Amino acid sequence: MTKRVYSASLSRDFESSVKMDDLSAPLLDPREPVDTLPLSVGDPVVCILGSGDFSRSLSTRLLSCGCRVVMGSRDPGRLAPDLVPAGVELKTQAQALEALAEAGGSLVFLALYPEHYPSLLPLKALLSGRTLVDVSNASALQHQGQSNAQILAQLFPCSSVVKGFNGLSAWTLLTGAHDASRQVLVCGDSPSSKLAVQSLCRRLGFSAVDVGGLCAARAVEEAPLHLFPSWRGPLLTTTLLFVCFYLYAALAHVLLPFLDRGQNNLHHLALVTVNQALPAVALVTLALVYMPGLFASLLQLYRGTKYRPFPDWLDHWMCARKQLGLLSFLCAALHAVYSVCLSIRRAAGYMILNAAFRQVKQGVADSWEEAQVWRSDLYLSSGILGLGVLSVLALTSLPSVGHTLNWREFTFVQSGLGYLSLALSVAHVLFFGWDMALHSWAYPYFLPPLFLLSLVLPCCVLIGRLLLLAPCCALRLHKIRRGWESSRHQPKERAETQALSGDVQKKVKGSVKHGKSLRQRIYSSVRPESESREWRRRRRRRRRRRLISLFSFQTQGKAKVKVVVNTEPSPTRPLQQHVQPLVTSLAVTLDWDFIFDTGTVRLHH
Ligand SMILES: NC(=O)C1=CN([C@@H]2O[C@H](COP(=O)(O)OP(=O)(O)OC[C@H]3O[C@@H](n4cnc5c(N)ncnc54)[C@H](OP(=O)(O)O)[C@@H]3O)[C@@H](O)[C@H]2O)C=CC1
Ligand SMILES: [Cu+2]
Repeated sequence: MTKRVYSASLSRDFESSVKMDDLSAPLLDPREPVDTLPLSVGDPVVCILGSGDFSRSLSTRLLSCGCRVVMGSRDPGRLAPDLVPAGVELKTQAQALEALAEAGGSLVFLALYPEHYPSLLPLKALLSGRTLVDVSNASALQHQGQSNAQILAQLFPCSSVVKGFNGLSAWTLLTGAHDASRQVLVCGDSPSSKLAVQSLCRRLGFSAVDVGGLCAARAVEEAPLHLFPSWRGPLLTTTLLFVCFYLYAALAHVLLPFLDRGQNNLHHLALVTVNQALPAVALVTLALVYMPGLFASLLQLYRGTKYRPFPDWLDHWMCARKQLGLLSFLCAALHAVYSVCLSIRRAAGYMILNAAFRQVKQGVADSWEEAQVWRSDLYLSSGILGLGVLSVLALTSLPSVGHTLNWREFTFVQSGLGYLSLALSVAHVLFFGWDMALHSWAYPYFLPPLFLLSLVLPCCVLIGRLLLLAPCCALRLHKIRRGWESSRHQPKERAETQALSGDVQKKVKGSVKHGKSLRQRIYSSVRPESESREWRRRRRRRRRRRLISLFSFQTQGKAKVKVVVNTEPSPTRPLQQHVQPLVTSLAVTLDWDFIFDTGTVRLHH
């Protein structure tokens, strides 16, 4: 009972607050928690126009949640009786809307394709004042133009249109929302209509998310059409890498030996070549996960600030790290399974038998090689450990696991363990290669072995990371990440006390006719002939102590130039008297504000 009373007052409050222009009103009523949005708001009578799949699934769900459903069809007699859920009142479209009006309901779901909306125009009077719920999806990704919901709102200006439910399939509606995460995005221009639809959503067991006005409808309509948008780049990169490595391995170990010596290695293509390409892809992709972070650090070090945005390509790359990491994990896991299967192949059995036979013929009793034993054990161990750590990374990148970690834990896992996994994988490949790279037979047809190629990028990343750990870089980076900026990025106001005369000269040069810099003009006009020697001497020492110094700064967005004349005792002392009128006349010529000052000028550099 209390809930009902509160719900009525809430909707009244809400409407009145929307009408109010007063922005000082709090967004949320602090007295009541938001989560008490009442379930009982929303009509118990709902009309659905259209009798297709969506309509029937929705009506089944509405009925099971205690609503009365009136279904409006163009031809109710055409539908097989067992197709309509028991309890649904099947009528013609006009009759259904009249029944809704009699029952005092206002919600009308349009379960039709948007191209058929104009066929409802004869029902305009009956639909007026009702809330039309547009459940349609976009037919293609367009990102522009009017949405179906906006077109519907234009067709029926006397009804209020709410977009929603389009993300749910007819199947989901039938089977029900098993997890609480089933979100229904809702948008519309009328707050009361939107509230009614949101309440119905909750009643059906879904969580409604208000995404704003009807102008957001296009995004809502297109949301179900996206096909893994964030995976496109990473998938393309991984596939390209795989194709390149596979073709390279096939060329070096299958095609060229066949063309050269007629050696038939074609059976390698099915398993061995795939297993040569997979680890290379896994390793390079893992390096690609950590490379953008390295670039970002280098860029911040170079710029001396973290407040300048990264270039677009780097931003996109950073956003693709999670997907690249998961794809690297997939390739590594596949490589592990392939490697286990290598020994159970028929070919492996034949090869062992042949080797044993050759050994017997040569009279060798014991083929044990200590170095090779170490090599294979270390190779396997580092590989297993690398894959294990990579699995932890993959697990923590799942939202449900990642959300249980705090920021520090997440960074430790994703960055610390990530680099550990990269280092272990590099070690795995190095143990695999052992001393192979030193032998000429490892370079058939002058092609370097695949493992060597796949090591280039990961080694660069690891070396780069180590360099960034050096105190000179690490300390500066730490400072930058805590908000420190190098002097060239400090706001202009602060630069008032810093000598920027060179900079000012450059700026002024553009505006002074005849291309002479301000300082040159001042010097040449005030230089008395008799003091020319002193001038020359002073010019030589100019870098250390200037006679005239210019400082630029900004106050209230206006550029100003401050001219400071050196007043140290010197033979050029009367100079100030010459300078002041000149600067004043220049101030008129140039569009700069000058402030004249005398004092001792010492340069900082
Ligand atoms: N099916 C799904 O899983 C989902 C569907 N949707 C949306 O729901 C809407 C309906 O989809 P769905 O139920 O699958 O489609 P159906 O083809 O199964 O049903 C469409 C219905 O529209 C009615 N209709 C009204 N006017 C016309 C007309 N002039 N010409 C043809 N049919 C008309 C018909 O009912 P009658 O003959 O009784 O008038 C027909 O049954 C679409 O906009 C779709 O985008 C959204 C999310 C999921
Ligand atoms: Cu391996």
